[in-house]
Amino acid sequence: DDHDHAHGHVHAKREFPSAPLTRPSRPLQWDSVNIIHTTDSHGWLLGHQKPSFPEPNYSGDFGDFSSFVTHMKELALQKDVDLLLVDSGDLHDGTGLSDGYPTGGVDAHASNEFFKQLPYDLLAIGNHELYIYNNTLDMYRNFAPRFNGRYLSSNVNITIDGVSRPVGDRFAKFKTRKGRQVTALGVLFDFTGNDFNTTVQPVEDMVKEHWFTEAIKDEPDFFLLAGHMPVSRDNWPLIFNAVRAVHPLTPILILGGHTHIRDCRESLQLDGRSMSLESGRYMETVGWMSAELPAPKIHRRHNGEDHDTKNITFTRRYLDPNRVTYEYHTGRGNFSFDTAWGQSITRGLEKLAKTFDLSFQYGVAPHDFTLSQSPFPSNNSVLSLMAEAMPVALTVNNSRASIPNIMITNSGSLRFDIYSGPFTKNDQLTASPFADSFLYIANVPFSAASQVLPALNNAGANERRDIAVETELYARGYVGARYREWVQEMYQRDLETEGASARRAAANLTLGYVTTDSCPGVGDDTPHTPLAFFDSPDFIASASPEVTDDAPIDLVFVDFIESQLIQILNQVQSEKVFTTEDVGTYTPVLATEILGIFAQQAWN
Ligand SMILES: O=c1ccn([C@@H]2O[C@H](COP(=O)(O)O)[C@@H](O)[C@H]2O)c(=O)[nH]1
Repeated sequence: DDHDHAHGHVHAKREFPSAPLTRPSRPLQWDSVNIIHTTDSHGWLLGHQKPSFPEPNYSGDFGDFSSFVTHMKELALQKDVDLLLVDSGDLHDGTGLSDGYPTGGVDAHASNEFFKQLPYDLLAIGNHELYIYNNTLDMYRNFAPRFNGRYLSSNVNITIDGVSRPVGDRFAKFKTRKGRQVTALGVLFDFTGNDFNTTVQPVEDMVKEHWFTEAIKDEPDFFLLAGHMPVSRDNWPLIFNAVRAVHPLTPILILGGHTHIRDCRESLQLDGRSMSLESGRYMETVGWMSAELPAPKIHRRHNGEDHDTKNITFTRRYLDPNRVTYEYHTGRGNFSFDTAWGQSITRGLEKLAKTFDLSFQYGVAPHDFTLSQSPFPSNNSVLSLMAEAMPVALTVNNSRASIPNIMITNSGSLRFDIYSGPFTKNDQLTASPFADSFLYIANVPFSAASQVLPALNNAGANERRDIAVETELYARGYVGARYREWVQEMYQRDLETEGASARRAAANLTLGYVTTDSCPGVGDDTPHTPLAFFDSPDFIASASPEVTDDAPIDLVFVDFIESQLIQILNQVQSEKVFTTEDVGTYTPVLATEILGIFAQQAWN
């Protein structure tokens, strides 16, 4: 159907992505309550724009997503069912749209204006909203008010003028279009890496709060628990159990996030009346949940029907956000898909990219550099590239340049692959989005400095981590290992499944996510072949200088790892107890600038 029923006029046809895309495998299952879910979008609102797979799978932009949501809302009306739009947080740190703002600006302020243009029914705060006080303040002042009580920060406060208050609201109670009464929360995992004057209350304490007890006291038709907290291996059971203690049968729908994976658990406590879903990262996934919930209680009571106790039928699907997916599920064609609203969002995002000069070119990347599809160290590894780029970029106009050094950063500071071809400001910010500073400790004997990286990696390496270190790192937000584990598993499973590669070849599948989760049936909307996977260390360093063991050198490191680094330095030597007093600023060059400076020198 290429006639635009929604707006009565035909829009210009949008170009398809440069590579042909596989269509979804089957229509979505619609039930009485349906949810479209986004999480960990991190500023990826212009879609993934590179032509190499898997990037085209995720090429839909936020304007396309807006048109998709509009058409899905129309379908929900036609089907006379509920459809909610939910986000689980982390809107900051990830692309030029969020992080390419001019000096004096606030991270993600401009990109969040586009988020505000979508009809979200519920949103939860993420840890990336809390690394910098001004970002949190912006969410409080400029973001939360747009959502009229539906931007939730159940356990997160900001202190303004000495008064601590929720960034959004603690909970929300609302009615769906079909009259279902909803009680909603928006919870953050036990994050400890937040800035001064923001607070995160442990989930364990939150469920003991008076407001919490009051909020869940009356029985709604269902609980909608959004949160920036993984659906596996985290604290959802604490909230679930607190609700279940009061309401043994009320349906509970959980929408989580944070680990960047596609994940689903059909029922946290095997009670058949709950389900949890997590929908990936970077607008690489749009999640779909459907639940066959009974009619609103108020209608049932009116009809004299009994309390419903049966297991609930749930489904889930992980959609690749692109126009082929969106058009398939909305029954639209390339001429009838775009809404005027969606197109204006696309135009606005393109204008913002221009204003931020995101296509400014630093050089031409000679080939692809990946985070996990190539071994570390290797020519094709982003981490190896960073190890090579740090000594170049951090010593520009630096009076300490001639002093031998070792430069260390955390691998998690690198967030995305670099593709061959023009390397732009946007590419720089997608690969390295954190505006972190580089610090140094002078006169560290080489014999001690050279032990820091291996010691950090021992402390961080999966197999050797002790529980206390693992817990501390997790609380500070380190979840890269969980994502890597997930991608590794899908690759390994494929290698170990007999005939898998022949079947893939026969089906001509493109690269992408191949999810296995704890819910029945296949979750991925579009079948793919998994990406190759190579593991990497948690921390990386520049090449060691060729000096004697007792030579004093500069130990340079990114500020994000300061406390761990000092702790480790004091473990590997006993000559001196180092403290923050020994730390100075090494250079004004920020982590976000390193790859651009390197590219200007090496790739021009
Ligand atoms: O200044 C910073 C802030 C964060 N990081 C890295 O980000 C992750 C947390 O990101 P999620 O999206 O919440 O997983 C943290 O583990 C660090 O690896 C950083 O490097 N610098």
